[in-house]
Amino acid sequence: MLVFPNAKLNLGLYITEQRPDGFRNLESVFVPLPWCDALEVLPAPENALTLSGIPIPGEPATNLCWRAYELLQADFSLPPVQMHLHKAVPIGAGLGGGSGDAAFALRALNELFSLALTPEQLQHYARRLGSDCAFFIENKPVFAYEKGDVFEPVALDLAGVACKVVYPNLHISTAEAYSRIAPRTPRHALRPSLAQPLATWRETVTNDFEEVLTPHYPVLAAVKAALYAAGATYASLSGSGSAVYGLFPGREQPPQIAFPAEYQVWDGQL
Ligand SMILES: C[C@](O)(CO)[C@H](O)COP(=O)(O)OP(=O)(O)OC[C@H]1O[C@@H](n2ccc(N)nc2=O)[C@H](O)[C@@H]1O
Ligand SMILES: Nc1ncnc2c1ncn2[C@@H]1O[C@H](COP(=O)(O)OP(=O)(O)OP(=O)(O)O)[C@@H](O)[C@H]1O
Repeated sequence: MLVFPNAKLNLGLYITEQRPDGFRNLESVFVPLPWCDALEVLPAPENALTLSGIPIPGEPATNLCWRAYELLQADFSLPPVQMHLHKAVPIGAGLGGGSGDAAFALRALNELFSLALTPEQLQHYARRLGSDCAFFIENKPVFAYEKGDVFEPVALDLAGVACKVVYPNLHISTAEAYSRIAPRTPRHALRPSLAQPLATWRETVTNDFEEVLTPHYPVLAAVKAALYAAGATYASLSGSGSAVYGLFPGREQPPQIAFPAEYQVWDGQL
């Protein structure tokens, strides 16, 4: 079975409270971003995980695809599988790339072995693999809260909005980014702000990580400024960075912008 795990963007991200378990409560709207890896899962005589594309730090045994298999294997005595992951979504980018791989692995194994797990049951497994992971089970725009793994539906139609996502070749670890942040009450309520025309978001929809990360990584502000200079109606850091995106409504494709060759850039529509 071949699946294409996509990434996500955060539209607004507010870190609101420290939790007793060491994590933070947040508020954000997650939307799928069709920048994809490729994951093949096949029954095989022996377990194996092979990798290609962008190198992934850590041993293959710690890969989130593999950890997804181990979770289901423990409960359902799955037969051995061979997995191949081709990595295209940048890592340490705030695009949830690893989380998407894990969730798509759970979904693929559920289908391949006819486990008949419901989306709620799959989300339960996904939460054990990472806070972002549960979003990718249903993979549709949602208002996310608590650890970013509890959802409410959101009425938001960005279909056809041109988008440019820029990864400035800078790995920011999620744990490091969270360690720099002090939780606080959002200045603007997120859902009412996103219900207003996109042209108003620049003033009202923000990502708390930008303020704390930009002094350490000025490139984040430079990329955002380049997106606005090229006509973006809205631009923001995604997640805990380092990817910065721009939205260009009313265009088929975003404009070309000259970034250094080592940056990775995704152009398309949401
Ligand atoms: C920044 C976001 O991408 C926004 O969508 C996510 O909150 C990150 O989610 P993620 O990468 O799946 O994060 P996890 O793998 O669960 O956690 C990595 C580390 O980030 C911190 N973390 C993460 C999520 C959260 N709600 N509070 C936290 O404090 C914790 O220190 C944790 O050890
Ligand atoms: N399939 C995978 N793809 C990417 N990273 C993986 C994968 N499996 C395990 N990892 C580990 O997860 C780390 C990346 O997680 P990190 O949270 O820093 O980045 P991210 O997934 O780009 O961002 P975020 O989840 O915050 O949106 C890597 O350093 C790697 O060790």
